Amino acid sequence: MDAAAFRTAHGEPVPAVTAAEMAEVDRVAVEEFGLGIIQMMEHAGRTLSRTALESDANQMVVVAGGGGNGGGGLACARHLAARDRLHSIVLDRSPDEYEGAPATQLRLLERMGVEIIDADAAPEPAATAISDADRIIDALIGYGLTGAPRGTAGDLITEMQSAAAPALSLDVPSGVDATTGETAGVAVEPEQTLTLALPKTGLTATAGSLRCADLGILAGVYEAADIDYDHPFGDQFCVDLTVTE
Ligand SMILES: NC(=O)C1=CN([C@@H]2O[C@H](COP(=O)(O)OP(=O)(O)OC[C@H]3O[C@@H](n4cnc5c(N)ncnc54)[C@H](OP(=O)(O)O)[C@@H]3O)[C@@H](O)[C@H]2O)[C@H](O)CC1
Ligand SMILES: [K+]
Repeated sequence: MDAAAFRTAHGEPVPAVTAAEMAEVDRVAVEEFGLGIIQMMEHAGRTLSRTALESDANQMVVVAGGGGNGGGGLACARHLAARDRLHSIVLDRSPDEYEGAPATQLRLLERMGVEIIDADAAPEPAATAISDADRIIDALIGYGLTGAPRGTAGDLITEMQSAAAPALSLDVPSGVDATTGETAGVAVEPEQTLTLALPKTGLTATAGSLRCADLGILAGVYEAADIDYDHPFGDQFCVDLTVTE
């Protein structure tokens, strides 16, 4: 943990956590406090969509991976589709491979009838969707990145990077190590990142502006996970952060 890596606009210090610390917070929240992953994911997706909707973009593409990061992106996609601001959803794997909370999110979108492109099976339509979009929601990989981006996910990061549209990354720009900020291979360079619950230590070096979303995690969870936590959101549900000089 870095106790004062970031500050709010009011100058209040906000600690940054490593990927391992955040994973422990998630574990304690779910296993010891009974908070559902889907509950946290809904807060992530709602705040991500509200941030995306601040722009004029109306052809937004959501690029979603198979883990918790992708699940948050899919929740966001539902809100964008409901407002007719979604171009399509691009997945890095077959919809059949989704499990758990991300699968729950995906099944809802399938029932809505929105366009879902499996980039593994259809790389060209996926690349076209990314290049045609006027804003890219990057929900491919979050703090669960292991090593350099491989396969279809790596190709999608390259396509997001070369697209004309700006990217809004969820939690961590895909390809960036949440703890160190290092990129072992390709990585998204977003215009903005919406990080979740607390900023990650690796975000001090990443491109673009930073916002943090409240996931409704109880203060006791942080205490149990041994993280010094002071609710940084005031009366809001998200807060803009800058790196402490
Ligand atoms: N309290 C919170 O902060 C919450 C955060 N949430 C979000 O969940 C992610 C963490 O979710 P997790 O499932 O642990 O991991 P990710 O989604 O970040 O990453 C796993 C997926 O990424 C693929 N992956 C990983 N490394 C690579 C790589 N080098 N190349 C290609 N693909 C990679 C991995 O693919 P596999 O094929 O290995 O399965 C997974 O698909 C966090 O960042 C938040 O966004 C929760 O939603 C709620 C609580
Ligand atoms: K991401």
